[in-house]
Amino acid sequence: MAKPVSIEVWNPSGKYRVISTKPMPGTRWIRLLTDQDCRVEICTLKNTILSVEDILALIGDRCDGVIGQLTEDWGEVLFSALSRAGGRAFSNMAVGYNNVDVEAANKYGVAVGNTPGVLTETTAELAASLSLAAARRIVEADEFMRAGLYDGWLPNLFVGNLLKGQTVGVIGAGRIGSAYARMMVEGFKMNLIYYDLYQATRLEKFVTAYGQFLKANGEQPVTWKRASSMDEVLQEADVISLHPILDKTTYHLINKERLSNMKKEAILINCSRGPVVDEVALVEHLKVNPMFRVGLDVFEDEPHMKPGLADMKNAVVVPHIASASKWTREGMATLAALNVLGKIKGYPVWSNPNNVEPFLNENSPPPAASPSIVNAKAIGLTASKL
Ligand SMILES: NC(=O)c1ccc[n+]([C@@H]2O[C@H](COP(=O)([O-])OP(=O)(O)OC[C@H]3O[C@@H](n4cnc5c(N)ncnc54)[C@H](O)[C@@H]3O)[C@@H](O)[C@H]2O)c1
Ligand SMILES: O=C(O)[C@H](O)CO
Repeated sequence: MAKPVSIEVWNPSGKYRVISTKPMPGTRWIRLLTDQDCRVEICTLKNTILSVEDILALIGDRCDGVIGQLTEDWGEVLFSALSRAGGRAFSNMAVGYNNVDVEAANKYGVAVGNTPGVLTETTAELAASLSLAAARRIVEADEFMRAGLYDGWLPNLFVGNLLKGQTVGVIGAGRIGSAYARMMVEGFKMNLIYYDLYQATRLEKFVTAYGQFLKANGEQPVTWKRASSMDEVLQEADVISLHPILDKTTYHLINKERLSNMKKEAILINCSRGPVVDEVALVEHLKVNPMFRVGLDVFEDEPHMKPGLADMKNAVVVPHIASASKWTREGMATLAALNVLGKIKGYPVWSNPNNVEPFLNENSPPPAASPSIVNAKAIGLTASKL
């Protein structure tokens, strides 16, 4: 078993042993735990992705709770080890938890926390940034400048797509998908088409009201449509952004056939999870459709890209940084720590995981509740009455 060689300890005499598998931004999350009698151990091993063996060594013989990362494989092996060590609390420092086998956690009565809400706008802003970068060929143009190739303005130099009046398509109009849709509709006066299993009523009302505002001011109103199939979005939209969760229903949602249904000059953005897109099919599509552009924050085999992707001029690629604003990352750390603390202290679960603001206010103590536990019902946790 690999031994963790590097641990930072806070409040060594604390009663509850809480492990964070990575250093996380800010210090509030540490303070919130140490103030409540936790000994906090932060793994400072240099390898970016910890193996199951690394984490087993961290858990050891006694551990009350773990804050983990989306790069880790939280399944039967780790949950049984945590349970043997007396722990019943785990939280991902992420909203997505496709790296967690929730059934296995249920089996051992371990609470699984996640961090919704605090990263909604930050992630949507990155999706909007990638949309603009792809539409206006910003990365290609930047490389061109730095290579010293610019020798004067030309009518045909880096001509891209105008967004105003075009259609933005959103697949998965939940928290992040809806925030992104609002940015694109309001910021660039795009019409909206979306596909989700559920109706996005607030989003529809927003676009309707904004359309009325534009009309009252003598401008072309924006419109919305809820598509009855995903293919309708792919055929009609000029920019398509993917925001569903990753599960069996969304694996390779975008495949060779669906790519061929999209407009030849469409833009595809993925800030959800890599396996939502068949990346091999995407590389082929990019090769034969040079006007098709893509903006990717996530990849099928992270941290790797499929062969050929790095060579594609019509792809903008960034390393899974969509939630990487200081406020959001500190907030994610806080929510993850409070999920673990809440379970350790026997607090109830916050009744509305979409309203996490009360936990993020630095000037007042957080509510005595776990902000978001995804398997609360399955393991019989009660909801907060606050
Ligand atoms: N790139 C990043 O750094 C980053 C940051 C935050 C979140 N994410 C990813 O984004 C996902 C969404 O986050 P969220 O907070 O908006 O979650 P959410 O639950 O609010 O939204 C997900 C939406 O997807 C819809 N959906 C589920 N299955 C679908 C299907 N088969 N077809 C169409 N729609 C479907 C759901 O109905 C829901 O509205 C997370 O699960 C995570 O994987 C990535
Ligand atoms: O699911 C998440 O939260 C992201 O991928 C990291 O912010």
